[in-house]
Amino acid sequence: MLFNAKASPSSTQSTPVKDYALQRQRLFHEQSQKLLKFIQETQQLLEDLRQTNRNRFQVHYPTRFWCNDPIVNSSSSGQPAQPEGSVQSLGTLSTASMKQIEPSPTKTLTSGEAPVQSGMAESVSDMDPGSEVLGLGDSQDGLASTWSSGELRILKLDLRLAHRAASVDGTALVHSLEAASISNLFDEQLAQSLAHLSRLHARVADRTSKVLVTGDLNAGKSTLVNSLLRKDVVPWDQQPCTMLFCEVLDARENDGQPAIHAIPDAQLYDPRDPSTFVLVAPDDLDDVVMDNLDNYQQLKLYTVDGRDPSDSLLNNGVVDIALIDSPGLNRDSLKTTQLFTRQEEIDVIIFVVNSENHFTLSGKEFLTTAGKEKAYIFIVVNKFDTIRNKDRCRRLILEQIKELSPHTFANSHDLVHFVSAQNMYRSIPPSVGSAETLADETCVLAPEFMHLEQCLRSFTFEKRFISKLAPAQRYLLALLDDVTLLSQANFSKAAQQVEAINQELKTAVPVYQTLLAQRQAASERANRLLDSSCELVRQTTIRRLSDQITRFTYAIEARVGEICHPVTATPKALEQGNGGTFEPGSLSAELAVMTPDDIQVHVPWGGFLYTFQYIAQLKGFLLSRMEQELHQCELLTEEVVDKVTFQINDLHPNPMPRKPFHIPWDTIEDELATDSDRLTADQVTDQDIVATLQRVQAVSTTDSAPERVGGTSPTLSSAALLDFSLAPSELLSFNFELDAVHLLGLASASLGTVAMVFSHLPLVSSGEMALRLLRWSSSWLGWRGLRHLTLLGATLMGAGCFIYLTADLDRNIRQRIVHRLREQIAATGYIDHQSYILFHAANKAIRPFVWDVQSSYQGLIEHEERQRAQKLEKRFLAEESRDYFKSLIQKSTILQQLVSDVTATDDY
Ligand SMILES: Nc1nc2c(ncn2[C@@H]2O[C@H](COP(=O)(O)OP(=O)(O)OP(=O)(O)O)[C@@H](O)[C@H]2O)c(=O)[nH]1
Repeated sequence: MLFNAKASPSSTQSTPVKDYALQRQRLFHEQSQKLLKFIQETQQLLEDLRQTNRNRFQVHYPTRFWCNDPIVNSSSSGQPAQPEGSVQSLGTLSTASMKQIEPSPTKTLTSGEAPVQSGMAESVSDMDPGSEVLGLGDSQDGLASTWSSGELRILKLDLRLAHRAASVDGTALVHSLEAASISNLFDEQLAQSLAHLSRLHARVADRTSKVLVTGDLNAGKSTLVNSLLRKDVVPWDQQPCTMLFCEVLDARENDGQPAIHAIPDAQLYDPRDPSTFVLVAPDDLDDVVMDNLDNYQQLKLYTVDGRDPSDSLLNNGVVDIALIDSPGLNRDSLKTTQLFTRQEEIDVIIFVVNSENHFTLSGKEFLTTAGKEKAYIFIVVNKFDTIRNKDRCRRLILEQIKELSPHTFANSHDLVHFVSAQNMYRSIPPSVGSAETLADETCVLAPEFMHLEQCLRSFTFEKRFISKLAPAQRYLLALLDDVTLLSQANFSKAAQQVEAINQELKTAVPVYQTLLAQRQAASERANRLLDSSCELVRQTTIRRLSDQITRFTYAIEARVGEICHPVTATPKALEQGNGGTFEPGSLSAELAVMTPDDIQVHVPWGGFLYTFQYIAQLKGFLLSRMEQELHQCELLTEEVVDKVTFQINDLHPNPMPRKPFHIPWDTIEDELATDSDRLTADQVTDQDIVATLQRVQAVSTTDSAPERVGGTSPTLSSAALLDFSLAPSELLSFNFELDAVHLLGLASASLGTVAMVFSHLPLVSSGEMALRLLRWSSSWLGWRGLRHLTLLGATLMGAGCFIYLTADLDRNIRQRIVHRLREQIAATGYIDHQSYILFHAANKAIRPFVWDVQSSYQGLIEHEERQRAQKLEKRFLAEESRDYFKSLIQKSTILQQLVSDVTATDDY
């Protein structure tokens, strides 16, 4: 038996009833206050979860929670879903002793139905149809049951709401939705739950209980309402007459004033605001109810129930009850009534059946739908007085009820009443007496009607917890269970994420360290290659140019046919001497070998008359030889650069096939002019590095070597640098190394001189001695002979001088020119300068490859560092998520326990 009707106070026991009612009132107040507090806490918890999902991290929503598609569900191999990971369901633990109920199949929405949660307060079937058993069955004393089936009930996402395309395959749909979309759907779901919590809060806080009276057309609903109120409040008629919902309330709700308010818009209605309703005169009530020409949505009838609170239904001292008379069900009104029924504030439904007609199609449809929305339905089979074969009628109707609502049938003694609302009184002999009389003392309330009233009172008063608080409690428990399940899944996922990231970070450390070491080694090796190769170029240039000067010296000293051997150290020897790491291999630049023939072959002596021409040719020849040597040095530089860049390229973390490299002389020429004084790596800016690297990339991929404009290199031309001249006096300087030709010339000149002295003695001397000599000469040679002798002497002296001066003039010139060339080279620092330029040309050409190696490693290292930073950030978020959901599990579990501890008043 659901309602302890016998235990409920009778209408005659006024004082105990009041005490009992007050106790009930107090207990109900305490329970509802607790529940209100828990609803608020759940709202806070849910709001916090929503903000977290929006602003901090997206809540992970496992696929198994949100897809009802059998394809997806089959992936869980048909086993009951368990929370992810190894974390034990705290919700399951906390409710382990509670009744386990099979998860409900998800309700399929039909077009026109409100999505998911409208009317959620009594949408028990949406959460679990078995909860009706909880409420109506043997657990009526412990409505605060919860369960954890591992399935979400309230926060379950409905794919069909997200994608209404029914043809879309569930699995594909799940995978096609991004995390952000799921997060948005989840946010909407949370918003709906929050809105529903607000409605539940308002409902629990509401002191009134609303009883909706509905049923077939003309079944006697209005008559029943009037009978329960013991006076005609709502119109009734032989033919269907109720055209709108008429709510009968105690006049206290309208400041004690009886009145009839016709309401155009129920949403805006406020009894204190006359603009929201139309006052209807009592005489006009029938017209308004039967015709409703003004299309009012609802009527509110405030009436004074003069009976004692223990007898009154509207003003009973426990809870304020409003009775709502509704239009009879037909095709037009069915949907409206169904929607009205689903309102949260409707606590009880009284379904009136005309016993003459049994259940109509509309009635059956309503009961089927309402059975899902409301846990408890009163069925009043009216006009039973007109039925002749009452047993048969009772049997047939109960069979129909059994089919329509098995639970109601199971509790038919309390829930199904066969009465006559019109004839609720029964005449009895005056001797029996009764508390319920009208004017006639012989009339008493019919027992079946009294039973109906007792059951109704019991239900609304004593079981108000069931009808009003239990839906909120069930919703809270289901919602908190969902929060716990989701939190466990998220906690588990976040913990796994943290673990995985820690592992990744652990394995990334050696990689990072190795990269650092590799960068260090490669950088040092590349720099050593750079330094050694540049130094090789520099020293080779110095030695080769010096050797060339030396060869000039040898050439002018050596005899014809002698070979002047070079003295230059080989590059290999040079490299080994420096202790560098560059291995030049076989450099092809051959050292030039010069013999004295070269000079005389290329610049033949044309004789005294061509002296100045000879000088110019000789000078040009020497300078061209210097330039040739310089060019050889440049070729060697290119070869060195080419080879060393290959070696440096091999140090690259990801060596790329590289084509032969050529020094971009044209660009280097300009660069040398501007930055020849800042060639060390320390002084190079990042822009330089970037620009140069770009150039290297461009040059490295070019097939052909850059054209040398006019065959010139950035090195200064030897002619320009070594410009010098030879003074005539230098040409006439004596050479003290006498050979035969010189001796012949010298002897001729000596003889001529003697002859001249003798012939001109009288002219250059005086005195007696001179005269004596002259006389002796003239007496010996005669005057004629003396003149001849003088002429001979002059001729000999001239020839001697000419022979002496011209016999070795070309050699003298060569010596002088080489000497001047050496002086000029020393004075201008020509060799140092040229070696400096080639050194820096090589440096400029090679260094970008060093930078390339360094920057490649740097890129890899920075990539590793970025990865690490991202992982750290991800770990931070995962840790935050893990901690948050851990705390959420605790909060929701505690709250769940507290909510389930709110017990029904039957314990009292
Ligand atoms: N014999 C008999 N007649 C009844 C009983 N209850 C109501 N009636 C009559 O049935 C007719 C319809 O009654 P209403 O109360 O207007 O029925 P209703 O269900 O409110 O009608 P609508 O709301 O207009 O559909 C009236 O003539 C009543 O007198 C009853 O218990 N026995």
